[in-house]
Amino acid sequence: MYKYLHNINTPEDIKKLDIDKLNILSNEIRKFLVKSVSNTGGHLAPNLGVVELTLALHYVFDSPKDKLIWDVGHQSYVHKIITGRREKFDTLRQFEGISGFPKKSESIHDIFDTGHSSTSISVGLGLAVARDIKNEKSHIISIIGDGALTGGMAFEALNHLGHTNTNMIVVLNDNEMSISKNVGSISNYLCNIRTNAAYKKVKDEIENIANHIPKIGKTFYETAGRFKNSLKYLLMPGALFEEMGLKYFGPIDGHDIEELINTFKNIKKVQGPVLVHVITKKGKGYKFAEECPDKYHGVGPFRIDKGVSESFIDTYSKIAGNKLLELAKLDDRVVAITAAMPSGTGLNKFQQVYPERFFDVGIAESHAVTFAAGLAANGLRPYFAVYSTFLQRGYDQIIHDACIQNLPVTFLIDRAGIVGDDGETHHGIFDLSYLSSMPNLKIMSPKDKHELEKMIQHSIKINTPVAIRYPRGEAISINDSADDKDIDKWEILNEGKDIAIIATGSMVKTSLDAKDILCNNGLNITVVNARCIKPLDEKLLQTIAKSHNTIITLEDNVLIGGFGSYVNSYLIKFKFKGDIVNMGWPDKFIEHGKVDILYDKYALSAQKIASRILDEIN
Ligand SMILES: Cc1ncc(C[n+]2csc(CCOP(=O)(O)OP(=O)(O)O)c2C)c(N)n1
Ligand SMILES: CC(=O)[C@@H](O)[C@H](O)COP(=O)(O)O
Ligand SMILES: [Mg+2]
Repeated sequence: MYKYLHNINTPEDIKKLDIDKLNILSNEIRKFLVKSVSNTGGHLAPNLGVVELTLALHYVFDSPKDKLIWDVGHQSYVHKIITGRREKFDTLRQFEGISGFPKKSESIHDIFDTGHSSTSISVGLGLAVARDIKNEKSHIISIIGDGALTGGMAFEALNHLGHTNTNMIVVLNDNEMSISKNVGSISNYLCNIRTNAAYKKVKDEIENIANHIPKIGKTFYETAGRFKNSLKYLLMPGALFEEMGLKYFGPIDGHDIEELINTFKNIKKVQGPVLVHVITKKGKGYKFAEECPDKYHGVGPFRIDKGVSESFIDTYSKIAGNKLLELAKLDDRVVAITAAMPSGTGLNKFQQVYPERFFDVGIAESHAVTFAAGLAANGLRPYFAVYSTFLQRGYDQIIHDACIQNLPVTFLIDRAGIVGDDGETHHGIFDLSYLSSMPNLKIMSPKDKHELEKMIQHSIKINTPVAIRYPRGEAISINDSADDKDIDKWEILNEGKDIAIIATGSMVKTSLDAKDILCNNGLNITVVNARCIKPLDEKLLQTIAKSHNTIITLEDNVLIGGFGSYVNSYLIKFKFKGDIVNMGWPDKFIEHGKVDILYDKYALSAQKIASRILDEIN
């Protein structure tokens, strides 16, 4: 089936191939990617877009001596295929299989673990400065997408990099896409460079001059010095980066492997910080992905001949997005914010209905929080829908800009709890720990879709910061008994004796299942749904403490600083004399794998919880 791919096990193997063979290999890799990811799921479109780019980088540079850092890292599959992991690709993102992101523990060619966006230039600069201090010799190459470039960290790093004269290469992989269409002024600027005839004309003129310069490696602008003070200079592609202190090369065709190799061979000789602007097509080579790259950004298993089928399951994201839209129809103060994830957070319908009240700020969660605070400070009711793990980027802004001033910002925290395939960098298991320490912030978590809708409804009546956290995946229905006024009160779902489980959010269903298992073992336990995590429902907690001798807390969050810690401190104050058991994630980073496997491995499945309780009493 493959003429060359089967012999590719190290970067050395591709250095032996000529351009024609490399082009054949590119096609083989694309075929391999589509086939493999159609079975396992994964980030298909981003990787189809970087086949030639990755081959050229490994062809010209010498990994791992030369260091490649992949921003976000979701586009590192080709890199993994080239560096000896082709034969493990059927384990991609599976439990105990290879990760969907670079992992130092997986390969010496994975220089730095990534997963969150916009870190690669900071990492690269750190590696480069350390190299210089240690008098080492190596090339440092950060590969960052146009979406990741909208992340503030990337500009903090460019600001620093441009101020140094350290040798470092930034490869900007520009495919006009973030997960959805890329947004913002930087994206527009890049678009102009790609398409503006004036840029093209000026670039050709300069290239013409440059071609007469005997010594290669001069940048366009060294040869175009006389343009410097003319309008033309501003039209130069990359003037923004040149003004920031980086030598700009591009835009070049990110699918022309010969041009890529020649460019990188020249770039190796250039001193100081360099930015190479590469134009690629996200999803290239698989027509379904080419026609709809955002749908193939991250996919589950699919049929190659049919593509990804439309999903009609009601996810918590969809429920939240629809409820917010309903709220917006009744209250024109309601506005919605996303950080480059409109579809992932269920806001795409809101975007269609109220484009003027919808804001995609790019991959800029810190800015999103403070932007929301600004909106609230001027009378609006902003809702920031964001994955728990990415909200970590806005920690200080939540305290400093929303909570201290007690502004009515509502955080719709999606993917709260373990997320599965994406692993350590994406599990949303820290938000209860970092949020519950913030004064003025009300934190709620629904046991099912009905409570999620009611909590969002309830939030509009609260004129102070609110966080509502809910899990990834299909929304369940347990009961629709809560009425709006009690939606922030705890709920006794089963009256037992001696032992009470007080659970939050998605762990309520798990508690009910554990209760059923224990019932079959002759043990009737109390199950409490802690809808409001902060403030605690002290009245009901006291009632439970007075009538039970064991209290178990259960949460889809790390134990340290989580819901259980908060309950413990109250019970100590209340001088509770019984036993307390806190169940949640341990103090470690949880690996990737299907969530059921992870819950079971860490004794957070219903079966394991029931067994732990039986062990406790025997
Ligand atoms: C801090 C953070 N926010 C959001 C995300 C989710 N995310 C993953 S990839 C991506 C888009 C990246 O776009 P780009 O860098 O252009 O890469 P492409 O997929 O186009 O290759 C986003 C928003 C993330 N990984 N990290
Ligand atoms: C790479 C990245 O950060 C996103 O693509 C993330 O993987 C999306 O997660 P969901 O699949 O839960 O939307
Ligand atoms: Mg992109």
